[in-house]
Amino acid sequence: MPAIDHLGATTRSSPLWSADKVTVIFVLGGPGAGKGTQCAKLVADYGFKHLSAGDLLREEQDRPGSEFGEMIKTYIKEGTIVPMEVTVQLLENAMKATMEQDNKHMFLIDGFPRKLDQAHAFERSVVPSKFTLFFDCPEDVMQERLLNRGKTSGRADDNAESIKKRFKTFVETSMPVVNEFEAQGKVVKVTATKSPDEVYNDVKAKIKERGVEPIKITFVQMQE
Ligand SMILES: Nc1ncnc2c1ncn2[C@@H]1O[C@H](COP(=O)(O)OP(=O)(O)OP(=O)(O)O)[C@@H](O)[C@H]1O
Ligand SMILES: O=c1ccn([C@@H]2O[C@H](COP(=O)(O)O)[C@@H](O)[C@H]2O)c(=O)[nH]1
Repeated sequence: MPAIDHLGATTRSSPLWSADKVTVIFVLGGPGAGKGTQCAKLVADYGFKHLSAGDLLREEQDRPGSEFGEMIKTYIKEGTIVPMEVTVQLLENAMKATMEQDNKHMFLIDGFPRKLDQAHAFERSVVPSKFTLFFDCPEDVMQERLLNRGKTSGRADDNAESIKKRFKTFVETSMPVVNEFEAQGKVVKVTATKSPDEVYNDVKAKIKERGVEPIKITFVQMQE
């Protein structure tokens, strides 16, 4: 993915793309709710491009010479939200690259927006979202999943101390985003406690109600 060379995205006063041309579905839910797991399934069936804000931040953090690397590292360890100028620019760059290289215009933006200022800036200056897919999951279930993932993930924030901070940030800073979109009728809520396949069946049924259908693959029989 392209590196950040400027932070101009959020200064725009009108969206770069219209929602007719570019589809964005935000994917939100607490840490460990299963957002990434469900996005992988949706990519396979619906042809979305999956962009995880956390992955883009970790990539930028590890990019040699990044002026934001140390800052991102601290925010992630503390479970707090990186300033929106950086995250929105990373997302915009990744979306542009996807459109140019893959000619894809449908995006699942996972783990974003995590704060109201990000939500407002993205919709004002990049593109308005279609809706938000929200995975609802109790903390005890999420904690168990994250501690389990932490055995192999190598993530600096999959430990009990960081998880506690991430839960606090989610409740205090990210839930207001879900609540604001909910008030606009733009939230599709799915209970995330069942098995991945059961959750996915619910996702498919609920997004169908919003007009999102799987891609159809036509097999053409070759003549001998
Ligand atoms: N429905 C499920 N039931 C049981 N385990 C699950 C389920 N969904 C995901 N998991 C597991 O829980 C862990 C967290 O899932 P995942 O990485 O998809 O969550 P996430 O919401 O993207 O997390 P984060 O916000 O921390 O990136 C993973 O180890 C995953 O395999
Ligand atoms: O918009 C965002 C998204 C993420 N972060 C930071 O990254 C970590 C990890 O995010 P995951 O979605 O769990 O991969 C998150 O705790 C934040 O510190 C962010 O700042 N802004």
